[in-house]
Amino acid sequence: MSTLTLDKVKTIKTLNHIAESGLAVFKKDDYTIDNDSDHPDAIVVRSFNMHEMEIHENVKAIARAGAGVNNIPVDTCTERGIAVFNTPGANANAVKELVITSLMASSRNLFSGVEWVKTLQGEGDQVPNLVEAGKKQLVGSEIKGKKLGVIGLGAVGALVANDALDLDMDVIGFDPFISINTAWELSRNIERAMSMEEVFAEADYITVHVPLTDDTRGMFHAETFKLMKPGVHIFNFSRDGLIHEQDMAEALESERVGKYITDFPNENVLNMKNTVPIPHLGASTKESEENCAIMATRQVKEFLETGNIKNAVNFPDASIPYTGKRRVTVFHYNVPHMVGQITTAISNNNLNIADMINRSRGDYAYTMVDIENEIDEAVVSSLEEEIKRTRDIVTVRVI
Ligand SMILES: NC(=O)c1ccc[n+]([C@@H]2O[C@H](COP(=O)([O-])OP(=O)(O)OC[C@H]3O[C@@H](n4cnc5c(N)ncnc54)[C@H](O)[C@@H]3O)[C@@H](O)[C@H]2O)c1
Ligand SMILES: O=C(O)CC[C@@H](O)C(=O)O
Repeated sequence: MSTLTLDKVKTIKTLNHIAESGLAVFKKDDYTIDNDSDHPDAIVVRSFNMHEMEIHENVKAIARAGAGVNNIPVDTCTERGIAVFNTPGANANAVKELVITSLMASSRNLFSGVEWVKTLQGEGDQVPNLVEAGKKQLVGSEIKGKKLGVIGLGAVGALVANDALDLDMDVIGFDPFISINTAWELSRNIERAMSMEEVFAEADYITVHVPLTDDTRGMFHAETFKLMKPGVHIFNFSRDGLIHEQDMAEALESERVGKYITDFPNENVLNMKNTVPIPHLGASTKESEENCAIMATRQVKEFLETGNIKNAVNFPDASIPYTGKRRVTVFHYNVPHMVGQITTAISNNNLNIADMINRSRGDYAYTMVDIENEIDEAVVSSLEEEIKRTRDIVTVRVI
C-alpha cells in the first residue's frame, strides 16, 4: 500500500507497555512518541481503563494491542469519529497455550500441590517422607476422555478446541455468531452445541472465550452453575465481568463448581475457595506482545497516513490504493445522499475525482475520495469546511 507524505509530525501516546518492535513502525522523521501528550493524534493501549479518561479532539485513532476493547469507550469514540482498532488473533496462541497448561495443571492439582509442598520447608530429612504421605490428598484426574466445553469459538476458543481434541479430549463448542473463517479452522470432530445449556449439561471442564459486552456480562451465575456437572472446572481467560462473582464464590464453597481458574484476580477472587488466580498472563509472551504491537501500530499508521481501515471495531473495513494527489476521508451517518453531497462539495471546489470507496457499518459509513488535482491549503480548508457543513457528517480529514 502506498503511503502519503505527512504534512506534519504526528504524535503517538501509549498508555501501557507496547513492544519496541511495534513502536518502531512509527519512523522518527514522521512520528513522535510522547506519553505525556494531552493531544496526541493516536493512542496505543493494552488493558489501561480509558473510560474515565478525557480524550482530546485531536485524537483520530485508538489501537488496542490485543483483543478485548471493553477498556475503551467505543460508543463515545464512534460518535466522535475516532476509529478504534484491535488486533484479532494476534495473541490467540499465547492464550491457548496458557489455557491448555492450566487445564492440565489444575486437573492434576499442580498449583495447590506446589503451594503445599513449600509449607514443608524446615522439615529437614522428613521432607521426602512427608511428601509421600501427603500426596494422596492431591490425586488428580487425567483430561484424556473427559469432555471440554468451549463457549465462544473465535480466535482463542477455536485453537483451544482443536488442541483439546489432539489431547484426546471430547470437545463440545457453542458460538451462535461464529465467523465463516473460524468455522473452516475447526475440526469436524468438535460437537456443535445449539445452546450453552447443552454445553453445561455435558462438560467436565468449561472454558469461556467471548468478549465482555452488555449481552455477555454475568453470563455465568447461580442458575447456570446449577445446570453444570457437579465439580466442573471453569476456566476464564476472557474477562472477570462474565462471571457473577458472589454466585461463583457460593458455587465454589458448596463444591458445585470444583475449581475456578481465572486470569482476572481481584480481592473477591483471592478470597474464593479452590480458585487459581493467574495475574492476567494470557497474552504475556514475547511473541504475542510483538504480534499485537506490530499489528496495532501498522493499522494506526495506515489510517493516519492513508485513511485506509483494517480491523476497526467501530468503522467499516475500507481500503483503496492511493491514486490521487490528495485524499478526502469522511466518517458520516449511514443515510441516503451522503456520497452525492461529498462529491458535490469536491466538484464545487473545481476538483476531479480519481477514485473512491464507500463502506457502511450499522448506523455509520465511511467514504474516501482521491482527488486528481494538486491543491493548496486554502482549497483544502474550503473543501473541509464545505463538507463539514453537510448534514450527518461526523468527521472530515483531507490527507
Ligand atoms: N487473558 C488474556 O490475556 C486475553 C487475551 C486475548 C483475549 N482475551 C479475551 O478473550 C476474548 C476472546 O478473544 P478472541 O481473540 O477469541 O476473540 P474473538 O473475537 O476472535 O472471538 C470471540 C468469539 O465469541 C463469540 N461470541 C460472542 N458472544 C457469544 C455468546 N454469547 N456465546 C457464545 N459465543 C459468543 C463470537 O462469535 C466470537 O467467535 C476477548 O474478547 C478478550 O476479552 C483475553
Ligand atoms: O495486553 C494484555 O496483556 C492482555 C490482552 C488481553 O486481555 C486481550 O484482550 O487481548
